[in-house]
Parts: sequence; structure tokens; C-alpha cells
Amino acid sequence: MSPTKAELRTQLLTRRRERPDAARWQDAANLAAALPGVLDSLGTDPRRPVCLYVPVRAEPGAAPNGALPMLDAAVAIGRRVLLPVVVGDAPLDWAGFTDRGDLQAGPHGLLEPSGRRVGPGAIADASVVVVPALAAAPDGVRLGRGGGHYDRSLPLASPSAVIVAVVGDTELLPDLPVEPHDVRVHAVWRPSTGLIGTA
Ligand SMILES: Nc1nc2c(c(=O)[nH]1)N(C=O)[C@@H](CNc1ccc(C(=O)N[C@@H](CCC(=O)O)C(=O)O)cc1)CN2
Ligand SMILES: Nc1ncnc2c1ncn2[C@@H]1O[C@H](COP(=O)(O)OP(=O)(O)OP(=O)(O)O)[C@@H](O)[C@H]1O
Repeated sequence: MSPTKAELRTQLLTRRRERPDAARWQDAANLAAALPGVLDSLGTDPRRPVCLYVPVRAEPGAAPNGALPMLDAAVAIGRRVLLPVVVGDAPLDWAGFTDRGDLQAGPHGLLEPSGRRVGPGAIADASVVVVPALAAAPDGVRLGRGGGHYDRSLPLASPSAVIVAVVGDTELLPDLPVEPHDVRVHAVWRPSTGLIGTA
């Protein structure tokens, strides 16, 4: 029988936690170095903001010393960055990011922007929405943490926005369980191999 979402999450999180610091550094460096090219290759309007996230713990992009090279890379090329703020079971709220000092502790051990919240509808301004995932499949199905936060927010994104899931190099799986509310992503981005479009 195929594993359930909950079983997959447990396996994937265990595998992530086992990865040594050197591998985490490499992922964070690769993602930051690739970010300008990834945004360019998507050909989206550079004047519009990009939604990113603050990688924590074993998530791809999190540097072991707490540095945030992917976010810094986006700011360095002049992109306006929006970060998610968890508001219970409602769609994610958003606030701007310019540097590490803009962040404060949030729920689930997350780091969240402390600046003015611009409302759940602000995702509609973004030309690219980069989302965290525990795994993704070639058909665009994404497995998240199980809060349903992005499934509630992504329907508010612009129809022209490109939705990109970031996963580790071993986390593009042939297929994943899917439910009717699951929003598919347009592309999957892995640290070593870069971006691939989904079917
Ligand atoms: N970096 C990041 N930000 C994000 C998400 C995410 O997956 N990663 N989310 C994606 O939707 C939303 C928040 N949902 C999340 C839910 C659980 C955990 C988490 O790490 N849980 C721990 C247990 C800690 C706790 O709950 O106190 C775990 O599962 O080990 C993270 C984010 C919005 N922001
Ligand atoms: N659009 C929605 N409206 C209301 N509830 C939703 C919606 N999307 C998902 N949910 C609820 O959220 C819960 C978690 O969904 P799911 O397991 O697909 O989360 P996920 O995509 O892994 O999490 P996340 O998006 O936070 O990373 C489910 O119980 C589901 O019913």
C-alpha cells in the first residue's frame, strides 16, 4: 500500500534531520547562487515582488549559522521580498523583508517578518511564489507540513504567477498522495540540479 501523507512526512523529516551541516551549507549556497538565474529564467516581471520563505532547521536553504543567503540574494538583485506570516487556519498574511533584523520568532519555531503586514491578498502582486515543501512530484503535487497554509493561500496568487516548490535533492518523488484541496506547483527547484517544470 502507498504511504499516507503523515507517514511520508515522518520519513522525510527523519532523513532531513540526518543530513550533516556540510550538506546543509552546500544546499543554502547553491540555492542562493542560483536564485537570480532562476528568477530570470522564469521571465517574470522584476518590478513585482517575489514571495519567499525563511528556511529553518533542516529545510533546504537554511544555513547552520542562521544566515539567510537565499533571501539576501533576492534583496541584492533589487527584488521586493514578501515573507509569510501564519495566522491560525486563515490564509497566510505577508510582510516585507530587507534584512535579518526584520525577523522575529513565530509559531512552530519559525522566523517571521516583524514589519507591517500587508494582508493575505498581497500574494496576488507577486510574479513568483517560492514555497517550502517536504517533497514534490513531477505532476506538480507538493507535500507540505500539513497545516494547509499554502493550500489556502496559493489560490489567491495571480494566475500569471509562477509557483515554485523548493525541495532537497532526493525529495522529487515519482508520485505523492493528493487531495482535492492540494494546489499544484509549476516548477520544482532542487539545490544541486536547479529548476524543472512540472507537467
Ligand atoms: N520555513 C517555513 N515557513 C513556513 C512553512 C514551512 O513549511 N516552512 N509553512 C508551510 O506551510 C507555513 C507554516 N507551517 C509550518 C508548520 C510546521 C512547521 C514545523 O517545523 N513543525 C515542526 C514541529 C514544531 C512545532 O510545531 O512546534 C515539525 O514538524 O518538526 C513549520 C511550518 C508557513 N511558513
Ligand atoms: N483551501 C483550504 N481551505 C480549508 N482547509 C484547507 C484548505 N486546504 C487545505 N486545508 C486543510 O488543511 C489541512 C492540511 O492539508 P495538507 O495536508 O494538504 O497540508 P500541506 O499542503 O501539507 O500543508 P502546507 O500547505 O501548510 O505546507 C487539511 O486538513 C485540509 O483539510
